Amino acid sequence: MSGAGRVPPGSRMTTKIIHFMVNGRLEQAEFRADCSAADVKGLFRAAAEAGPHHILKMYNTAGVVVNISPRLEANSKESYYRLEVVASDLQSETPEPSQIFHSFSSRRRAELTFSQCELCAGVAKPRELDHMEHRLRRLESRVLQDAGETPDIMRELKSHVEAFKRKLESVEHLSWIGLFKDDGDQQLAEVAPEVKTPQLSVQKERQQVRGKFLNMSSLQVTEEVREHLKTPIFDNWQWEEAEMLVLLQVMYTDLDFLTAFQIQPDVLQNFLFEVFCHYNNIPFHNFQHCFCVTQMMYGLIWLTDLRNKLARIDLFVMLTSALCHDLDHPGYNNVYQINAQTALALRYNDISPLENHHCAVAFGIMAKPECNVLKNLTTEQYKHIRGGMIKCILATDMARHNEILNKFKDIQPVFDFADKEHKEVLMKIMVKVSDISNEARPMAVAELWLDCLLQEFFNQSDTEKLKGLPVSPFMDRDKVSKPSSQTNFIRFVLLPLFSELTKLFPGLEKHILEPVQRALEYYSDMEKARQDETEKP
Ligand SMILES: Nc1nc2c(ncn2[C@@H]2O[C@@H]3COP(=O)(O)O[C@H]3[C@H]2O)c(=O)[nH]1
Ligand SMILES: [Zn+2]
Repeated sequence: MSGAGRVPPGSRMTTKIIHFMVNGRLEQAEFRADCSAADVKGLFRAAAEAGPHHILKMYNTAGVVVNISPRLEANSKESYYRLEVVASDLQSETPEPSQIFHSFSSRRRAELTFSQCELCAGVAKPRELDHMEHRLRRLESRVLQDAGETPDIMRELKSHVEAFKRKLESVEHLSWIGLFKDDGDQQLAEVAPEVKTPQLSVQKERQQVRGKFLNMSSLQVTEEVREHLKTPIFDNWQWEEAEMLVLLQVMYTDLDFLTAFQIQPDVLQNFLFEVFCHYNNIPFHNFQHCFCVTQMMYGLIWLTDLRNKLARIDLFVMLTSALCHDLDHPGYNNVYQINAQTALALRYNDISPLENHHCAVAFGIMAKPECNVLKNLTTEQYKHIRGGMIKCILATDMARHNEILNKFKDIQPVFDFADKEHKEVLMKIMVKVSDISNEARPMAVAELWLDCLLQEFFNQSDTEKLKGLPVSPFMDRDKVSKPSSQTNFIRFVLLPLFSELTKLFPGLEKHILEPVQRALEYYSDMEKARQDETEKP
């Protein structure tokens, strides 16, 4: 199939061919370089033979969502894209009041107008229903002015809307128990993560990881690796999952947590393995990220000599918070959760839905006796760890960044390790620093992380565009570039945070502040080179 806007003969305008698979058919589309987004979408919609109320998603060979836009890259038959109809488009036209009004002349037509709209398809939002009711009321008052009474047909129409409203409300209520899936992408698993059953292939892979992990001994980890593990130059990309689990075990052992809290080695292994299983296979917020954040926290504890400044139980809180801080992250941030009114946002009343969820999953894992690393603690110790972890994990919500940083700035000049409040703020800051510390790593390690992050951002903004939700500019593939993303993040987030921590621990300067300053130079140069390139005549 081809033909969206053929190129006129003799035109110098270039065209490109897009190959894509839809409903098991290999299709092809040809676009002029100056075609509009509507041309592109219209053509794919036609190819998918979907009605006008459907939205489409395009995937590349790596299974990553790509933007359906005129910028779509040309490809070959062998490297075709995959086009899927993913959901009903709630932004598509609802009938105008005039449409409804004209339909009054025939009851049949009135029913038809309604039965074709999204309301009847059962996919409308309460918002849209409210809008329709409002328009109906306006219309009624106009008719009343003209005719002096409400015509029968209008009364019927109103009761029709009422009936829809009742139906919708009763169905929406089911979302609380997870039976009603409002958004195609949101999983029932978000309401009850514990009942999530992975695919057989995933289960098999995980068991292989477990087997390898249990067959390796912490003792096999060389002194050289152990020393590296205490620094930000550690390269996570060299290690496979089972090895990372062993390295996590080394961190717990080398900080003496097993003896201090009477943790049996097999319970620690079960716990670490369950944590691994509860990270999702998504571009950024995955088990590798969990490992990196925990390893950075471990490194910071050594580099700042916190072993001699804080109680062991607080070190345990910090390391375990880092380990658990993004458990079951779905790859869509809080803003998305709230705007899309997901099950998580409903459950946590829009208050840090993700962080609340990560923490709840962590304690869900520890509630299993075979994974309960806290089982030999006193009630007092358990309460201390639970309270501390809740505070540290909730502190990773970036919406609270300034609040927490400002608190730290206030106390930093008079910091006292014996002050409970000071200590708690420091613990939150340490988890936050570890969470966003990729740029403190060697450039080659950090740059790969940025690619992963942008992939997750773009995936979210593509979904938001498809669903008609607000799109954060810093996630928009049409607005963001690698250098622009990093220069802003380093200037406005990393440097202010890292320099504050470095004031308390000057020894950290060369480990986290200097690499981030070098990264800023690197990305500033890249940004400038790009600007020069675009300004060239
Ligand atoms: N631009 C940019 N953002 C980052 C980087 N590291 C972390 N972040 C952001 O900081 C956020 C920390 O909390 P989240 O994990 O929710 O999501 C993370 C990203 O949005 C980075 O290197 N660059
Ligand atoms: Zn994180």
